[in-house]
Amino acid sequence: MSHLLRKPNQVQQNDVTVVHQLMTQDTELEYVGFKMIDLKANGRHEEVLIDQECCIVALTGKITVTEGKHVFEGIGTRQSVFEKRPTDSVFVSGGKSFTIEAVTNATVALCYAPALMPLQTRWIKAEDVGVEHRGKYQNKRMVHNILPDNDPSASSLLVVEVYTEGGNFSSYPPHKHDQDRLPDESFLEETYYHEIEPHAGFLFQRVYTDDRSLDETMAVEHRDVVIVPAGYHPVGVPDGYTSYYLNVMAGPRRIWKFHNDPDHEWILDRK
Ligand SMILES: O=C(O)C[C@@H](O)[C@H](O)C(=O)CO
Repeated sequence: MSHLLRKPNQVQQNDVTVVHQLMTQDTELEYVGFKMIDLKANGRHEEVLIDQECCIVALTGKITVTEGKHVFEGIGTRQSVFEKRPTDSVFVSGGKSFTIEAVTNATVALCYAPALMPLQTRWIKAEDVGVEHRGKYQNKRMVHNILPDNDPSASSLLVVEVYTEGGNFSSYPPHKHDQDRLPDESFLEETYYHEIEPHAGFLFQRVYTDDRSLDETMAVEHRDVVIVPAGYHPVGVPDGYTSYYLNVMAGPRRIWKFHNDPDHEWILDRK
C-alpha cells in the first residue's frame, strides 16, 4: 500500500474514537496536521493548542465547542456529509484550549497548521460558507469554501470540502502547488479525507510529480486519507458513487496558487 494512503483506525477511549491522527510527527508533512474523531452523544474531547491553529469542522451531528468565554452551542447542520449542505466550523488560534462536547453522535474533523499570530476565535457559520460550482462535462464538482485564502480568520490554515459525482474527475486537470514561487505558484501541503456514498465504493487518486520521482495511484475507500506532500493530485470517481473530500492545506504562505499540468491543461479550453 502506498505510504500516502492512510486507512481509518478505531482507537476508542470512552465515548471518543480517533479515526485518524496524522500530526506532523506521524507523516512527512511539515505544515498540515489532521485528526478525525467520532463522538458518541455526550462524549467529550479537549485539546490544548500550543504553536498550531485549528479549524474544528462539525462534519456530522451536533456539538458544543467551548474556548474560554466563547461557547458555540449545538452547532452542526447535517446527519451525513452527503446531504451536500455546508456545516458549521470553529477556528481556534494557537496558545488556546478548547473542548468539544457531542450533543448527538457526531463526527468532527480537526485541521491544523502552524499558528503564526494570535487571532480571534471564530464561529464559521454554515450560512457564511461559500458554495462554488466548478468545471464542465465530466469535470464538475461542488466546493464548500470553509476557510479559503481570502478569509483572514486564520494565519496559515486553508480548509475546503469538495463533492464529485460518479463519472467525474476533480482536482482536475491535474494541478500542483509545491513550489514557493509566487505569483505563479504557492507551496502548500495537503491532506484529503475521503467519504464515498454508498460506502462500499472506491475511487482513484494519483499523486505525481513532473519527473515522476513521486508517482502513486491509489484505490481510495470510504474514510481513507491521502497525504499530498507534493505533486499533482487528481481524483476520479467511478459511475454510481458520489465522492466527498475534506482538504486541509498549509505552507509558508497562505495563498492557494496552483499550477496545472501543462500536458492536460487543454481540457479547460474545450467548447
Ligand atoms: O476544484 C477542485 O477540484 C478541488 C481542488 O481544487 C482541491 O480542493 C485541491 O486540490 C486543492 O488544491
